Amino acid sequence: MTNTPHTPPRGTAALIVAAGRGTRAGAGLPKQWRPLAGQRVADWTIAAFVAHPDIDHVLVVTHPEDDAFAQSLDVPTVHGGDTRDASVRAGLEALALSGFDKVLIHDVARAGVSKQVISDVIAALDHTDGAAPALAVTDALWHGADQRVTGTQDREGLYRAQTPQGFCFEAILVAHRAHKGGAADDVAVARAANLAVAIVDGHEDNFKITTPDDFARMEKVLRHHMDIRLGNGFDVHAFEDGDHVTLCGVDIAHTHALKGHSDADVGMHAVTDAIYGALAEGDIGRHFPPSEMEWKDADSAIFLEHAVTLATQKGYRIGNVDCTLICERPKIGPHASAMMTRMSEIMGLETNQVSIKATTSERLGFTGREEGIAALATATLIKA
Ligand SMILES: Nc1ccn([C@@H]2O[C@H](COP(=O)(O)OP(=O)(O)OP(=O)(O)O)[C@@H](O)[C@H]2O)c(=O)n1
Ligand SMILES: C[C@](O)(CO)[C@H](O)COP(=O)(O)O
Repeated sequence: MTNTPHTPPRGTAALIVAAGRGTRAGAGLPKQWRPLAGQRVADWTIAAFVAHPDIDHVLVVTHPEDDAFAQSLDVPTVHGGDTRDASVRAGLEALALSGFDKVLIHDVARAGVSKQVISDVIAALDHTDGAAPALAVTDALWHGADQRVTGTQDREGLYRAQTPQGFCFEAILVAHRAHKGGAADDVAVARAANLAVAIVDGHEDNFKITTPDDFARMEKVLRHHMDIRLGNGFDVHAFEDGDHVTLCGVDIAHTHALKGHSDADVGMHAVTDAIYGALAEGDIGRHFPPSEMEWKDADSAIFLEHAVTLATQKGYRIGNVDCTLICERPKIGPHASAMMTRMSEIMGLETNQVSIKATTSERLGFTGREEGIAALATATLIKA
């Protein structure tokens, strides 16, 4: 299926097959419904696709005996078949009239799938009928029987196949309808229909929970993915002569100005330090020393942008930011909305991820005597 410039893309569906019984995973619930690192295996896998910005729809294929589990999911489900390819076919048929032009087919048991792997498969589909992640085989390979080596196998050109396996929707639907069954995966179905399939980089964390030992290994992967960091920042600037202050990127007329090497935006500095703190990367002074004239009267947005870029480079996104300004005057309430808008613009966030509020110190201390303004901030960073 090709898209002309006049035919806009119709979107990408994720089809997660979860109708297996998990017989190799040992006794107990089917592996996809077992708890792991705080939620069920299936919840982790589904969340990875729901959270992906380029996935427009998620459909899960479940076993008829698992209806109680299926009903607990926040995404639509459809019953699968007796084999993996029958389950994939059932899912594709359920999506057939929905108008998606791409589909990513994924094993529910690969709960460690990353945003990067999903993105790479989707991106490759711009140039090919199909794309799937895989890892080159690095161990020596043998043939064996009765605990004896019966031969050796050249590993050159051999890959370990993973999912999600992505395809142009119509092409893989036609291929599955034509296939006689018994395929190991959807790449085999695609190849039988002469579709071209590109290999993209897989990841060791994207392994399939198959045997009992795999649960502990996957738990480690998922706990690593759950990396959430918290940072705090605190800053103070004294008043000096002047006619306005800059707070959280907004200029406010006032009887005094704030004194500082840069624009003395005490709120923005506290937020910036909270982000550096969450990254264990020191504070503004370390990245922009006050001894350097370059930062004299600088717009503090430069500092905040730097902290956000550093977070992105280290693989984190900002979850939310909360800042409290401590002063008797100026009154912050009338400007809070403009501050949240400006701060969210600089950080590339939605406005509901940024909170700016204020308190007085009941006329106590240096803020109470109106000698300056203090600011306190918290930021959460989430491993992307
Ligand atoms: N009839 C089937 C068989 C498998 N699957 C899914 O296909 C993937 C293949 O992984 P596999 O490890 O083979 O899963 P199971 O079939 O559940 O495991 P086992 O072979 O150990 O029973 C899993 O996500 C599984 O839920 C499916 O949807 N329908
Ligand atoms: C599709 C698959 O995950 C590719 O590696 C795999 O073939 C399915 O699992 P199974 O253990 O072969 O049933």
